[in-house]
Amino acid sequence: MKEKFSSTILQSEALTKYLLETSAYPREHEQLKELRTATVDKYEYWSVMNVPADEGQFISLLLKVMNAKKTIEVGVFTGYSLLSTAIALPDDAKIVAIDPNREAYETGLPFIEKAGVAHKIQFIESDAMTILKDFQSNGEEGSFDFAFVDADKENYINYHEELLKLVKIGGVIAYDNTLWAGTVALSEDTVDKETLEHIGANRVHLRDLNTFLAADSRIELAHLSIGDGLTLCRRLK
Ligand SMILES: C[S@@+](CC[C@H](N)C(=O)[O-])C[C@H]1O[C@@H](n2cnc3c(N)ncnc32)[C@H](O)[C@@H]1O
Repeated sequence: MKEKFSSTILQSEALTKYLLETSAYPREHEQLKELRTATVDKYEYWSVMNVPADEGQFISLLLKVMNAKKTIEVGVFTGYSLLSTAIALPDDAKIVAIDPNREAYETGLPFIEKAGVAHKIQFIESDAMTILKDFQSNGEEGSFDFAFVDADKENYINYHEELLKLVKIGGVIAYDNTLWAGTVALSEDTVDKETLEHIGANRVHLRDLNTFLAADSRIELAHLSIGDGLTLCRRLK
């Protein structure tokens, strides 16, 4: 029998709903809730690109535990993970947020402003690779506490090389979607044609990334089954 993918990596849609409704939504910041709703209204299906509320809360808690002050975000969209980060960081923090899609960022901007955290954010409308290289030439090496990568999956391994230079030793790089709706575990000959078309090439890119990171001695790694899969890499050297 051909295998199908499910839109949740938890045991069931009901369990995902339970987790969100019991623990995440009751504690979701008002402007995050508004941003999420505005994204659904404008982008409909593509609103799934926002990280889910439970993942936003995990990132927020992690940043506080780390005492992070300077972070970088690759792939902003309407800014759910960005606003989660901006709310979590102290008032004098700095977040560099990179995305070529300014329109999506501007959809989320009113909620970022309403939350009173826009002054922490430097939004750069660009392809991320150019900026990551510029930052190295501008003496920003080893200066970031945390990086969150949620963009073009085919470039994750390339981003890893650049971010290992920008994030300080002991800092964390987080990669989103590393379980790709569970499809990283499916093999091509067992997946039906419709599923294969739907998941596209990213399944392969993410499998390559997962194998690469598992063998990378420059980092300590934790691969979490939260959201669509989140891999945390702590720089060791
Ligand atoms: C999954 S969405 C990000 C969602 C966001 N983290 C959130 O929680 O709302 C992916 C984003 O990556 C951006 N992107 C694609 N290629 C990129 C690149 N080369 N550099 C930077 N961002 C890129 C897209 O424009 C898109 O907005």
